[in-house]
Amino acid sequence: MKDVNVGICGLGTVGGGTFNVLTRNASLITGRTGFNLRIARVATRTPRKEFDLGDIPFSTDIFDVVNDPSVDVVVELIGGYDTARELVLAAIRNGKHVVTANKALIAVHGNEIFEAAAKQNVIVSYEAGVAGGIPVIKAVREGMAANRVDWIAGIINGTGNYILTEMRAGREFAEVLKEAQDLGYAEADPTFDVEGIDAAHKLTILASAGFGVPLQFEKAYTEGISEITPYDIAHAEILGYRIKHLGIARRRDEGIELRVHPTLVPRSHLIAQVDGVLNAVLVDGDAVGQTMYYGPGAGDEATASAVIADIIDAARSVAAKSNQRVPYLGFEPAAMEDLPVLPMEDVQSAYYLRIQALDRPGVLAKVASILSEHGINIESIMQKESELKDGRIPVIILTHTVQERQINRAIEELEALSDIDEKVVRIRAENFN
Ligand SMILES: NC(=O)C1=CN([C@@H]2O[C@H](COP(=O)(O)OP(=O)(O)OC[C@H]3O[C@@H](n4cnc5c(N)ncnc54)[C@H](O)[C@@H]3O)[C@@H](O)[C@H]2O)C=CC1
Ligand SMILES: N[C@@H](CC=O)C(=O)O
Ligand code: NA
Repeated sequence: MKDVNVGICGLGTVGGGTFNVLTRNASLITGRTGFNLRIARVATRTPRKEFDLGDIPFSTDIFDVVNDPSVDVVVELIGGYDTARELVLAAIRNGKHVVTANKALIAVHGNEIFEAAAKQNVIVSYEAGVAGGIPVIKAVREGMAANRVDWIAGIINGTGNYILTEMRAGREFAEVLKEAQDLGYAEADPTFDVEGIDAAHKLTILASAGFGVPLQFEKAYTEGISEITPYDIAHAEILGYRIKHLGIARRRDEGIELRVHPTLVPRSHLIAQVDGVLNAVLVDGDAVGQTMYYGPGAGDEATASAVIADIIDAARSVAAKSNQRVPYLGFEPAAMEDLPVLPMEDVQSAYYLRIQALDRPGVLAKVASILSEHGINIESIMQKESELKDGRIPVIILTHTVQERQINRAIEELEALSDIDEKVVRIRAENFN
């Protein structure tokens, strides 16, 4: 039986999970593929005693893996931008297929990496990088290949969803973040999780694979969950909504929306039920309609599941001595459309507004009049006498869908009123129509 040789770079959370699943399920994988996935070399900065490498060659220099002539598939699981980029480009130069879980690398350096890989005709795959163990890249790139994809929206950061879920149950942000780190869910720098950078990396990749546009991470709008308060979580619930951190990409005639931010979603929608480290991605195609992909977005073996599926695809190519591959971003390069990313002011959304107003007669009428002057219709309004504190009372408003430009102008005017002396809190809302 043929061996396909795999070299693993990085033996942390995902590397460790990959090693364990590859070892534990070796014969099952052989039964599915007809060849033997052999771990030919492992490299990581610090050796880990809990993994019994037996006679597998080990080094602390990851470049030993890409320079090992026996290695067919290089698996990059070190994370980060720079060294990972050098490593992957070196592997490609050496004619090796590459599997990575590194969405930061693909979102930022993917255009360059795919161009280099195309010249060598090697596979570079990244399923584990987007929504962890959920095979969503396979679904969008291959399963939905017949469709024009119109929009994609998803919970695509496990750490953030874990934090929002636990906050809803009354727990503190900082305590839950520490727990997510201990469980191996968070990025090396957890601000990537809580400030939406990680979700923007993943959304950038999803939008490219769905719409056939180049990767444009630098143009994505990114807002995290660090400003979300228990008060807003509770009041969204009263209005029939749940706050989720979403990545949203929408194709419009003028360009694409590419945005990551906390979002009110109807509590009755399936996506509102997605809790903890789970992720879910909604993809709308013109032929199939709305589809949803759901499962663990982070964690050692859950992520390893996607890494190994990619290794198997690359290994099939090695075993068959074939040069056939699915286009990196689902479209042939000549068919990619360089659609502009629309400015946030052009985005269309509904909004949740929390206005801290002085308890004076006529304030509500002034607020309603400013919104109306800007063409903003109110879906619901809530003010509770019991919340009067220090002479101020919160007014909660849910608007109909408008352009972000209209809301920005209205908020400027609201904040200029003498009856309002705090910043207006604004959270976008989606109904997925
Ligand atoms: N943890 C998770 O649930 C998920 C992580 N990812 C991605 O997978 C990648 C790895 O993440 P984790 O396993 O969580 O990180 P980790 O920090 O647990 O593991 C990284 C490993 O690589 C080693 N390493 C880093 N730089 C190195 C270098 N220059 N030379 C030698 N060894 C080096 C580290 O010593 C460590 O053992 C990242 O790109 C991450 O974004 C993707 C999906 C889920
Ligand atoms: N830190 C990421 C890991 C997976 O991509 C997350 O929490 O989703
Ligand atoms: Na995935």
